[in-house]
Amino acid sequence: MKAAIIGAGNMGSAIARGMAKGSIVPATSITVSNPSQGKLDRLKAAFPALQVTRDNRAAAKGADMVILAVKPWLIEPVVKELGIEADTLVVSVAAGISCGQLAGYTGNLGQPVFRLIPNTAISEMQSMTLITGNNTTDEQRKLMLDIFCEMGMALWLPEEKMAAATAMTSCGIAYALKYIQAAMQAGIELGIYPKDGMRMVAQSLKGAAELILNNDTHPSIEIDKVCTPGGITIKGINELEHEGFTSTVIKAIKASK
Ligand SMILES: NC(=O)C1=CN([C@@H]2O[C@H](COP(=O)(O)OP(=O)(O)OC[C@H]3O[C@@H](n4cnc5c(N)ncnc54)[C@H](O)[C@@H]3O)[C@@H](O)[C@H]2O)C=CC1
Ligand SMILES: O=C(O)[C@@H]1CCC=N1
Repeated sequence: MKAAIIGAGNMGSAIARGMAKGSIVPATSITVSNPSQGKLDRLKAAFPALQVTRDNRAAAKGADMVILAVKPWLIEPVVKELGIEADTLVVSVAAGISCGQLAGYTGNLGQPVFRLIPNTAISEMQSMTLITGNNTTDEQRKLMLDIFCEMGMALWLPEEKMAAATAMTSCGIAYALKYIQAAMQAGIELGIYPKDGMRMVAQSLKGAAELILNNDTHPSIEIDKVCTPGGITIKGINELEHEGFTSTVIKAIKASK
C-alpha cells in the first residue's frame, strides 16, 4: 500500500506523523508533497523514512491512496493537476467539499472517493476521525477504517451528518484547548505557574475523557460524583451555568457547522 499526502500544513503533517507511527502503511511508502521545503524538512527530520517532494504529480504517481490536505478552494485545481487514475482511492480532508464535488473533479466515472475529517490529535494517534464516501467497496471502507482506527477512533457516517460532527470533533478539539487555556489563566491569577497549570488541566481533561470512553458512562453521572452537596465544585458549576456555559458551547458548535 502506497500513500501520497498532498499538502504538508497543519492537517497533512499531522496525518503524515500519525500514519508514519502506525503499522498499516509503512513510512517508506508514504510520500508527502508541499510547495515549500521547510515543512517537508521538519517532517523528514522527525520521520526520516518518509518520502518528501515539492512535486504533487511525482508524489501521487503509483500511489494507491491520495490524501488531499490542501485548503478547500485548492482541492479542485490540485485534483485536476494530479490526473488521478480511476482505481486510486481519493481521500479529501477538506471541510465542506462533498463526495459529489470530489468525484466530479476527478473526471472519472465511478471513482472511489472518501471524505475524511480527522482532528489535529491524529499526530498523537488520538484523533476522532469521521469518514464517509462514494463508490467505495466494503474492502476499501474496511481499509480506511483500519488505517484511521489505528490513529485514534474512526467512525463511518452518512454524508449529511459530516458537518455537524465536524463541528463537534474537528473544531471541538480547539474548544477543549480553549478550556485548557482559560483554566491556565485562572491558575496564574491564583499563583500556579503556566507550565504546571497546563499539565494539570490537560491531564484532568484526559481523565474526564477516559472516564467516559472506558466506562460508557454519562457526563452528568460523573459530574454528580464530583459535586459534594454544599461543596466547592457545585459553586463553580453553577457559576458556569449563570454565565451561560452550556448555551455558549451549543452556540459555538452550531456556529462552526
Ligand atoms: N487544521 C485542521 O484542524 C483541519 C483541517 N482540515 C482540512 O485540511 C485542509 C488543510 O488545512 P490545514 O492543514 O489546516 O491548512 P494549512 O494551510 O496548514 O496547510 C495547507 C498546506 O497546503 C500547502 N499547499 C498550498 N498549495 C498547494 C498545492 N497546490 N499543492 C500542494 N500543497 C499545497 C500549503 O503550503 C500548506 O502547507 C483544509 O481543507 C481543511 O478544511 C480538516 C480537518 C481539520
Ligand atoms: O476550521 C476549519 O475550517 C478546519 C476544518 C475543521 C477544523 N479546522
